Amino acid sequence: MTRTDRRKATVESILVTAEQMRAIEARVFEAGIPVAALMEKVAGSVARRIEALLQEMPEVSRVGVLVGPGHNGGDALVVARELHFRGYAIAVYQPLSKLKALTSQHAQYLASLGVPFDEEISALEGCDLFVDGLFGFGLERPLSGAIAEAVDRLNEWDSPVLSIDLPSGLHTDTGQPLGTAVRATRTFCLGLWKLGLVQDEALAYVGTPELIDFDLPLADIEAVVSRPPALRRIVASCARSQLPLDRPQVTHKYKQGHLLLVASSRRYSGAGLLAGLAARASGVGMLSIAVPESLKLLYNGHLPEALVVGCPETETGAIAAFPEELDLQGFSAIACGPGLTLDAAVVPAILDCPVPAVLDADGLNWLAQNGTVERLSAREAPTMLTPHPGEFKRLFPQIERTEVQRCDRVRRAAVATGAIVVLKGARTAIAHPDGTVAFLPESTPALARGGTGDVLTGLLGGLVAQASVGEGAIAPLVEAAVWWHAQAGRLAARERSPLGVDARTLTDYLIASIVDL
Ligand SMILES: NC(=O)C1=CN([C@@H]2O[C@H](COP(=O)(O)OP(=O)(O)OC[C@H]3O[C@@H](n4cnc5c(N)ncnc54)[C@H](O)[C@@H]3O)[C@@H](O)[C@H]2O)[C@@H](O)CC1
Ligand SMILES: Nc1ncnc2c1ncn2[C@@H]1O[C@H](COP(=O)(O)OP(=O)(O)O)[C@@H](O)[C@H]1O
Ligand SMILES: [K+]
Repeated sequence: MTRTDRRKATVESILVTAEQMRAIEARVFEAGIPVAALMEKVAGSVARRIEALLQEMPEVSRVGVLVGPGHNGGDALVVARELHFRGYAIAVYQPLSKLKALTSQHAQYLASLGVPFDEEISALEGCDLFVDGLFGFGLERPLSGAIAEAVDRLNEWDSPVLSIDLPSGLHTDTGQPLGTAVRATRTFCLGLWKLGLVQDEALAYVGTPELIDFDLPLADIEAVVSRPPALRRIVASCARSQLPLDRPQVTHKYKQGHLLLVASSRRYSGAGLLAGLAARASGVGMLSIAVPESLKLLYNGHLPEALVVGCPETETGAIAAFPEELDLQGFSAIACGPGLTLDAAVVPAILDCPVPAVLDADGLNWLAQNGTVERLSAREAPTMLTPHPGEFKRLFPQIERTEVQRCDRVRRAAVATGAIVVLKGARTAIAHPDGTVAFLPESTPALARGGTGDVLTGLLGGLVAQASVGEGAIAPLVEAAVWWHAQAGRLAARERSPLGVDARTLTDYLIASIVDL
């Protein structure tokens, strides 16, 4: 990989906090690039991108530009100047009179060209497009007073809003609106992806995010961001490259991993089927499914290739125990939890077994009742937990109480347990025991349906089983599974509308979403 390729890959994959971005910028300025030159380069790229978008928007003639006191405002003024020269009618809203020196110079020049400036947002009413340069990563406190009112007003208007760097008002790290925030149609994130943009809280504000790379040198990025980076985005090309698509010619089914799925009860008979269908799509060499004895026929009917292990059941129809002849250590991975109910008595045996394990749903609820950290830290083999936020809260009440940010919560959970923790959500976060956290940057709310989590469990289990018999590392596969699951959801939503992504259908789209890779 050339240095240019490595820089590109780094820029695509890391997430930075405001503090890190400030430190990287400071190094670049220290090295000698004039601040004005960098602003011209960065904002010039944003302007050209906006001009390209405007080619497809012939209805736009009047552009409203919101200008704050710092360099985010300076960027907006450069964009305004360029659009003015392209013939657009510009109106500027500048609520604060005290501007940073460079921003002030750009304001002076733009005013000299005859562009009107106003302190009231109402002057921009009726514009066909807005450019938001009120605040970027320099936002220090919540928006309040007239500026907050102006942002709320802007949010009521229908025209598209293009935010520079971040939607103004959004916290760079937490993605939470401070007071209020601009609801953008599109956000041009400058230089490096900001952590806040992949937080669930930010999604209603960010619109479509897009990175404007401005050639920050790799040396400066690496001097500030640790290696491996503490915060990452899951990049499609990397996730894809982890999938076990290239099999050796000489192999056999047991060399391709043997997954034991432990799932379902009479009450929740379908959960294990969804996980089983997803495990099938993972390509795993052998699939065994342990279910209550009374469900055996059902499972044989739907998953004819699977070895269905009928287990003794409790009065309530949960798995009471594994059959004596079942050797847990013979499996390459175990995925346990969907639909078990808390009556199932199988989790301790799995925890004691030195085989990679994925725990979900009632597997997690069992841990929550019987000691999460102590039980997991004692395990010899890798463990993966896939809680949704409700399960996470039950598993880690102490962390939930003390850590406000999702990123810190999931990181602490992974460090404390030694497990890989997949905190599911609109932007699923995956924390590793070394403290690094990866976020899934793209997904679809079409996945917000019962059973889609069971699909993830089966898929992940199948991939882990394949990795654990081969040379492959397990950690990157967890991210690949989360990415693949979302890809399938996105493809299904595109082809069948967002209403067409039920969990059963999702399992069909798993293969469809990777066949062209
Ligand atoms: N220098 C350059 O040419 C570059 C500029 N960039 C742009 O510069 C931005 C960062 O610039 P700044 O550090 O100047 O910060 P901002 O422009 O984001 O805002 C900082 C200014 O707003 C004030 N402020 C903060 N919170 C406020 C609030 N709630 N109410 C009222 N005033 C508030 C601060 O006192 C300061 O004057 C980035 O987001 C980006 O848009 C960089 O991305 C790239 C390089
Ligand atoms: N708004 C959303 N956007 C994207 N993905 C979502 C959203 N809501 C839920 N999901 C995904 O759907 C799945 C739901 O899992 P889970 O809550 O365990 O469901 P179940 O237990 O019914 O199977 C997770 O992978 C989660 O990331
Ligand atoms: K902004």
